Amino acid sequence: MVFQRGEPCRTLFVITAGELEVELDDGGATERVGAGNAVCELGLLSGDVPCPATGSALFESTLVELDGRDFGRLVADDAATLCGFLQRTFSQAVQREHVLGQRLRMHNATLQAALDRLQSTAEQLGRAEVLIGTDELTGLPNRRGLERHLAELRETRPLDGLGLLLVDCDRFRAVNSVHGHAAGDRLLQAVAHLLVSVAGTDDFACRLGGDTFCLLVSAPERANVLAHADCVIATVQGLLQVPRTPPLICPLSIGACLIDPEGGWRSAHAQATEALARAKRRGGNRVEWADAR
Ligand SMILES: Nc1nc2c(ncn2[C@@H]2O[C@H](COP(=O)(O)OP(=O)(O)OP(=O)(O)O)[C@@H](O)[C@H]2O)c(=O)[nH]1
Repeated sequence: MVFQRGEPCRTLFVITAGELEVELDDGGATERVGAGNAVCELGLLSGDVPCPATGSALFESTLVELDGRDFGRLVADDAATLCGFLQRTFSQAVQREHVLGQRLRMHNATLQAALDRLQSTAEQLGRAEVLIGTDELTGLPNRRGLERHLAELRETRPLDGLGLLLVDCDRFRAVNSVHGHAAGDRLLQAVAHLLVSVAGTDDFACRLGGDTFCLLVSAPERANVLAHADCVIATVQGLLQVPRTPPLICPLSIGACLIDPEGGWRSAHAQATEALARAKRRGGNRVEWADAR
């Protein structure tokens, strides 16, 4: 070993015979320096700096060591020779920088490609998440989509000033058995469209499963919630006036309530379920209300 990385760089080595292997500090790259060349000149020029490389003689080599004083003498006595040989070593240093620069650019390109891949994977995951939360038949959010919506709502405010309509088709089983499953599917799509048209921009319609839907409406009071429910029932009544086979729509039952922020979603859902069951018991095609317990 002739010199080691990190040691103070106070000597210029001129190789007069043999060869040095210089390990650079850029991740293990090595370079061979043969007779007629010098190493560590930058240390002498730039002062007391740590050596950036480790140098070892590969086989028997002859080196002339010049310290700061010798270097000064050489500058005074033989500036032309010194210049020539510094020129050579500088151009080698520049070449080395060039190679390092190329390698860095390659690393950057690889990193950028990895980042691009990460971004597109994140986008795919985002799209998959939307799909998982969407009901395929109606395009409405499903139960999972509702849970996500509720979680987002809770992040910004308590479930305050919201009404819940639990909407269920009446005797829907008969539509399937008389007119076929495809007709039943179209009817469910029509119910979804109807709920979306009644929903305002802050409201949220979703399909909970089967022939049951839910509409969350921004409504401070019972009257506002009921207005939405009545609008749904009245629209269905209107559509039922148009005779269609298979039917375009079927009567709906609605259980309605205001969401009590303290009870949260679970308690509101239980209230609306109770009201919906009452609407069914009373023959369907109606709205029933449930107050918070
Ligand atoms: N076409 C179709 N039918 C479905 C779908 N999902 C569930 N169903 C059917 O919807 C029906 C729902 O059952 P119920 O709610 O008990 O039937 P209902 O006749 O509406 O009974 P009531 O609510 O008491 O009036 C079942 O027959 C299911 O097979 C679907 O995606 N498409």
